[in-house]
Amino acid sequence: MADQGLNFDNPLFKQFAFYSGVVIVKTMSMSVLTALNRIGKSVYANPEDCAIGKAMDRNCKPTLTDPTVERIRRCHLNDLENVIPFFLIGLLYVSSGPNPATALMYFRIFTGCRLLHTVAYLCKVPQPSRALLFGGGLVVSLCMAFDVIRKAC
Ligand SMILES: N[C@@H](CCC(=O)N[C@@H](CS)C(=O)NCC(=O)O)C(=O)O
Repeated sequence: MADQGLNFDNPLFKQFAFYSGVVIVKTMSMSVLTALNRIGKSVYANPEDCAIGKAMDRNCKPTLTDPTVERIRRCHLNDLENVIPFFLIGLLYVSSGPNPATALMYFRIFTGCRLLHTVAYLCKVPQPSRALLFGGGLVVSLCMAFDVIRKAC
């Protein structure tokens, strides 16, 4: 029987770790992108943040409505809504002994969908591109979840 452990001796867990790492780093990069845009545009959320920025821009006022920053934040939130469930259900899925080829296909589809979802969101690609990419990732997570639930019954 194949190793189903959550360690790198299990080839499937190693692949899951790789793709999870990619989407988690992608998600974390949204914080950096938000910060860079806040600094670049002097768009700070809190008065105390603005005070730091005033060294560079004396017209800085706290604002929660900058379109670029808010778009990045929505993209970040959408990542959190999708990547965290993928990671949690993925751990259960890998330990349930799935078909390795199917599992690898799921990991790749999810990662591809999430990377392209970000491109579509930030580059304002017309719908339904973003909806389809969101849907692709969601379907993958649901397939893994149903498989886990079925096997655990
Ligand atoms: N929390 C999401 C749930 C639905 C969803 O994730 N929709 C995708 C495809 S339209 C999306 O990119 N939503 C934009 C967003 O979450 O900001 C929302 O409010 O839209």
